[in-house]
Amino acid sequence: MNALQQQEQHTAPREISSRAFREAMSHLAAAVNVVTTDGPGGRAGFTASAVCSVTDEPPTLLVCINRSASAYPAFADNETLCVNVLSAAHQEVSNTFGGKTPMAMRFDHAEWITQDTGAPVLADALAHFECRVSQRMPVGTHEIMLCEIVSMSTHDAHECLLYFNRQYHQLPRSVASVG
Ligand SMILES: NC(=O)C1=CN([C@@H]2O[C@H](COP(=O)(O)OP(=O)(O)OC[C@H]3O[C@@H](n4cnc5c(N)ncnc54)[C@H](O)[C@@H]3O)[C@@H](O)[C@H]2O)C=CC1
Ligand SMILES: Cc1cc2nc3c(=O)[nH]c(=O)nc-3n(C[C@H](O)[C@H](O)[C@H](O)COP(=O)(O)O)c2cc1C
Repeated sequence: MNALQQQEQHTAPREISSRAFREAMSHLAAAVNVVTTDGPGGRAGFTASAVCSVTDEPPTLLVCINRSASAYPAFADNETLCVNVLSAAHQEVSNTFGGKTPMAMRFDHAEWITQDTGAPVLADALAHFECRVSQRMPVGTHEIMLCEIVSMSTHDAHECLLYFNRQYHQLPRSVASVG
């Protein structure tokens, strides 16, 4: 098989299975976040890697949430949320919010504080972004929430938590340069 044929093998198929897509996605390293909310829909949170910066005017993030997640009804009803960026010390927090644990128990094992929006803020998060949800868009199984930043903070002293190849990894703030 020549190089062109090999390339076509990767680009030609029209039907991409969910399994194949996930396998390819497992090659993308991602920061790990716990996204929280509180309000008329109740308190809830879930672990999320599908978080990214959209624009700095106005400062806006997007968060993708599966509409079948136990946390979804609360996010659908509430107008605010907080993106808590996890440090390497928060692997258990990620597991707790990553599914199955009853919502009432998820907030038991870390320090959560309330600041500007009412959404729970993880006290020692690497960074936190309190947001007002400005737009929502259903896409397939998920909902994209566009989130305007209301307030935020950062902590410099930690290593960050990454998710890559279906496993957690730790990345130090500075890595010695090679050569
Ligand atoms: N964006 C999402 O909704 C994500 C959901 N998860 C959940 O955690 C479980 C375990 O994940 P892994 O250990 O990484 O193995 P996996 O093989 O299920 O997923 C591999 C990668 O595919 C992507 N992915 C997984 N489920 C997805 C979904 N429903 N929609 C869009 N992208 C998705 C993510 O980038 C994930 O890291 C998944 O089965 C899923 O339920 C994990 C990561 C992202
Ligand atoms: C590392 C990691 C990243 C995840 N990222 C997302 C995400 O971006 N969006 C999402 O809807 N679910 C994501 N999930 C899955 C949710 O955290 C949660 O497991 C799922 O919503 C089912 O939770 P439930 O048992 O409360 O219904 C992720 C899970 C893990 C472990």
